[in-house]
Amino acid sequence: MIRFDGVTKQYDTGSGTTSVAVDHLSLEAPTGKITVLVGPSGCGKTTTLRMVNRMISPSSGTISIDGRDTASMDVAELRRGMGYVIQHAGLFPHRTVLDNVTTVPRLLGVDKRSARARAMELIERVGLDPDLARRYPAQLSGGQQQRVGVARALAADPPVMLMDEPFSAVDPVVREQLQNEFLRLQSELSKTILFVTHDIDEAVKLGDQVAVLRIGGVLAQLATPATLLSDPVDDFVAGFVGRDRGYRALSFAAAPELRLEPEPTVPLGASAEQVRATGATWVICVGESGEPLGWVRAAAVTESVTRDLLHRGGTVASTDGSLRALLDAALSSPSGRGVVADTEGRFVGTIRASEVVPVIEARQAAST
Ligand SMILES: Nc1ncnc2c1ncn2[C@@H]1O[C@H](COP(=O)(O)OP(=O)(O)OP(=O)(O)O)[C@@H](O)[C@H]1O
Repeated sequence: MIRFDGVTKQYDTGSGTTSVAVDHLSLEAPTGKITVLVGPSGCGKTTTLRMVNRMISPSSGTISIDGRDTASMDVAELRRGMGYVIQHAGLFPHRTVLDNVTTVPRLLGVDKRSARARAMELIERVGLDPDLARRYPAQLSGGQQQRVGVARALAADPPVMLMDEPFSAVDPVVREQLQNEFLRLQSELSKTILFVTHDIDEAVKLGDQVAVLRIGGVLAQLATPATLLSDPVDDFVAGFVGRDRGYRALSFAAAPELRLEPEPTVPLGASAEQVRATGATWVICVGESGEPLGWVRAAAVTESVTRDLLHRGGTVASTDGSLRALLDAALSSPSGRGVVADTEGRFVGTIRASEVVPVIEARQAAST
């Protein structure tokens, strides 16, 4: 556990003046969990993170790791226990991907062969093609560089990871992939992670708990994502968390077992007669493994069901997904019936928004 106790950082701004970047910060980042620090630009997130590995020293207060005051630890020892990932990855430009990842273990005395073997394993684990290991950072995309940055930070297998906007420099699609991979990796590795971002959606998606900071480095709220969305402590947090919070909070409400409506399905290539025989206006088309491919309007099928006739707008909810996914599937479906698949991705039935809403209302009533 990383523990901040009344930590303050004042920067000397010249001619005898100081400014407070972090103000009496007290919080605990539990072992094996992701704690996200989020807040507007200049609220002291980076300063907070860098005080943990002592790149910046606090003006007052203490930061301890598993009960040991970091101020009394040897800096090299402290940093060995911490991976550090920054925006733009900060890779060594003149070293190959493989050499970037092996740098720290080699410094720690791991022999070359073992360090390389482990690096190759990590390169694959973060979702990179092993062939990229021989390339130089400039020969990689931004998203690939970030993955190398994560692999490099993990190479010495540190219990703690400090991550400063690691996914901010890539486009939204790559960013989402990186976030998903990161969550998958963390579910296997259970590191103690302090993660800085200015993006509340990223904070809510990744954090086991989220610390919202306001300008001046004051902690506004420390809570789980669900609580942050449903119960912001004040106008600042409510404003920062943003719109649609009621709807977004449904992401954290697991879908209950609901009675699903069975539906006739047709395979791709089904004839117009087969489609008409279902008697439905909109019919679900499924793939070879029973996975839903999309709705098809029966009247639009003149010969057979082809891919270009499929309506692509509808989302698919999973039986082990969230209430938000269920509601979204219903609202995005051209038939008004949300498509639900089982955990293997096979179509199991449909549900209407009017059946999901009472569940949401019942949950709300139970929690107040
Ligand atoms: N070396 C420094 N000297 C003086 N002031 C500093 C120094 N570093 C940071 N600051 C100030 O401290 C405050 C907090 O900065 P910090 O970089 O921690 O914020 P941040 O929340 O990470 O911001 P951003 O999201 O823009 O990266 C800012 O007002 C910044 O101008």
